[in-house]
Amino acid sequence: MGILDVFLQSSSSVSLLGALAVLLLLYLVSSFSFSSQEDGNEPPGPKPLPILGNLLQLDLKRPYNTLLQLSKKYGSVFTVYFGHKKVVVLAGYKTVKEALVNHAEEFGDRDPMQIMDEHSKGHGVLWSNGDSWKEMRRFALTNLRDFGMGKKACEDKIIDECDHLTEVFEKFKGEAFDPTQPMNYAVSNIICSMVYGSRFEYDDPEFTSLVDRTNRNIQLVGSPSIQVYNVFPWFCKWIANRKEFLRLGAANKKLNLELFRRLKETLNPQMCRGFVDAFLVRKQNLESSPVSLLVVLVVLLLVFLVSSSSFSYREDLKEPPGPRPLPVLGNLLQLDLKRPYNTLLEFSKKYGSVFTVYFGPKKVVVLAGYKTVKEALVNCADEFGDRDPMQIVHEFSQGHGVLWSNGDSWKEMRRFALMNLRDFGMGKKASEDKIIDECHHLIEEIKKFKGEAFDTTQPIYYTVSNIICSMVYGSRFEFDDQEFTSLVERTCKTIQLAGSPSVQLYNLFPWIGRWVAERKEIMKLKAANEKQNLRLFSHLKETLNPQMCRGFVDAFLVRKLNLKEPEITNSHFHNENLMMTVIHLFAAGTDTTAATLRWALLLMTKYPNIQDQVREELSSVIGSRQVQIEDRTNLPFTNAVIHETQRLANILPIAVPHRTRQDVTFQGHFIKKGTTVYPLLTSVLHDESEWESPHTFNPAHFLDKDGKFVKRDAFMPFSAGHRICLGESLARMELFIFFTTLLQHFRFSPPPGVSEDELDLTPRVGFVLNPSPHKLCAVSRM
Ligand code: HEM
Repeated sequence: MGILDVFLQSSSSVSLLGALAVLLLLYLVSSFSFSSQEDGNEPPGPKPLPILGNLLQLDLKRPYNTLLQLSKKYGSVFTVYFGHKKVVVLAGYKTVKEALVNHAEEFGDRDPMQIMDEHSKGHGVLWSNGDSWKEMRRFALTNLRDFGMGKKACEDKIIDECDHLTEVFEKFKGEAFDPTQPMNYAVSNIICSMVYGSRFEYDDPEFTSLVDRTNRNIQLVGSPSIQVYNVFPWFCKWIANRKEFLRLGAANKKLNLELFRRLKETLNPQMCRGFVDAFLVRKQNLESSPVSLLVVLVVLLLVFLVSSSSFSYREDLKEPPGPRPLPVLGNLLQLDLKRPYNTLLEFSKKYGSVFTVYFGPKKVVVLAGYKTVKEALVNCADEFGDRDPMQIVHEFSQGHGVLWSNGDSWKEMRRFALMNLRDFGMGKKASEDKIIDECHHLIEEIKKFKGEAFDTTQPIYYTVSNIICSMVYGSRFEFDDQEFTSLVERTCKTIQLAGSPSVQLYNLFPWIGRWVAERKEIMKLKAANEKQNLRLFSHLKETLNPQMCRGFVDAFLVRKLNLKEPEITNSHFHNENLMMTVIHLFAAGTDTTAATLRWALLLMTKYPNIQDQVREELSSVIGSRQVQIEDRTNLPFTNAVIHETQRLANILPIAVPHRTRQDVTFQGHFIKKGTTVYPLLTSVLHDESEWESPHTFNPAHFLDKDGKFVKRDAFMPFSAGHRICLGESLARMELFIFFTTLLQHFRFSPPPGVSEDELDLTPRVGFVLNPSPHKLCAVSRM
């Protein structure tokens, strides 16, 4: 502790006087001008000394007491000099209210003390001003509210924390103890669970040091020596309390950076756990904003304008027409990179149902409208049946698995996956039982919200994912099983990152790879998921019984074990194909169905009359018993609502990119072998020549005049041809059972204060179109 600290920590005004006299002597010669209150209409106050102002009259440990005394003499608005710093004090209810409420603008800025200025540097919310403060305050408020502030969710957290605190108190068995620390920890845990997304144990050294350092710093800020430092910063830089304050501040910053790093590693933008997650997502979104994309594009343009790139122009009349491309950039500048399917839809109006677009140097032939897509994928299934792996998935899958592979390996993996998933119940009674069982777990999860608004993402993703897990690994997981939840979260994050504008640019210009943070992240998530799958495989291998396969992994392992010596070298049943097929089934089977189900609940909330009609049909046909898949034919309206949800939600707007397997002349256009082809499913599902009201939610699209269900040819959300969705029958069964059972059990409505009209149907950016973040209330009917 420094000498001045010793002086200042002592309450004796004699020692204070000593220290201040030194200051006085040193500075009496310097010229300091006080704007005395005598001039003008400035608030009155005690006469200040040069430099010291009114410091000698103030009780520096409890200045508020002296100020209270002064208000009796000088009134409710008076001036006091803390050293040379002029402070206007407002006293009494009427004055404080008049200033802070009636003159909110004039009195609304923060005055950061010297020590806080050094510590916060104008950032954050407590000591900042201007636009930065405004934005941080608004963001913090909305997010803390989202994470429960002032609501039921927060009440539950407080009650839970209170139980922990009670346990600590009980440990003292009525003996005397200091409650400061446990109470600090308990209170701090509430804010931790909102900020970091989780509470800490009271013996977690990271947590306790964070809380202890914060409390010590708050104490230091109020110490007399730091108050003197705030007034004379040029003189007292060396005081020990200031040094300690800054050292503790730096230690807390370091620890926070580490906590942020961990949160970033497991970040899932669809499932923000707390304020830090929400902030990171907001930051990431800004970084991939059109402005930064534009900068990347300008750099690309500059680098490449000098290099020679060859576009095969469509002047050769036989090739499909399209907008004229720029060198290197192609038509990128004309495309909405966040929602390219919208621009492609516009182009189709001008260039017809088969047209060419250049994504950078990559030529893509787009197929638009029901007739054209069907003709290509079904009538010319061989020619259009290859997959076009984008750069990122090429690196990710390396030609293995089923989703992004081609040739014999794809054929064998697809056949084996289809056959085995059917064996494990896909589209049959066995899987119906699994879905019903899982649906009841979901109902229990939703009931926990007790009718309060909640984000549907997490429970629905876990539920849907468990169906594919029970077919692939042979068993479901508990919703709080860390291995499971991290597998789901990493998978969803990967799919979302794959659809981000920066990864799309990377697919076109792979040499920018090193700069694309999202690419690195995808590879990191892949490595983590592979590691986890290896653990699951090895456990399954240890308990394998070839006569009783539990799921796809068992069947694959048995098939691999049964390979005879000469087959082994040429077989596609190798570890890489096992790993990738499992990863593909998990991803394709989770994000798609879960997104569709979330759309269905959102649409029911937005259109309560339709929800009521579904509910009435369910009540009259089923009553309260469990819905079975065979009930579908007797529930035409409900079935139409599910179809219409899939049609409007349009979750895979350009399907998954295809590629021509050979040269083909299609509708009079020549398309070279190896050309990328986008079957624009949006243009089929919203085809104006096929649907009566293509852009509105209208279940009548699937009903005849007698209210009977009618199939529609242009209903193609699972695509068509050789590459048609492998999990279609499973997905349709899931959607039917989940949707009907949920509507039997709950009434869905918007959060309090939000009207149905305000529910946003704009999809979130990503490879699979999910609804934008939202919350719903589910009030139990049973
Ligand atoms: C509502 C739910 C679903 C929708 C809308 C959907 C849609 C699609 C679409 C549009 C494709 C691309 C077809 C093409 O390339 O032309 C696809 C492929 C695929 N889907 Fe689904 N899907 C859903 C659920 C599932 C489920 C539950 C599984 C799990 C088994 C699954 C597994 C696959 C696989 C493995 C492929 C790749 C097929 C291949 O390339 O041969 N999907 N899906």
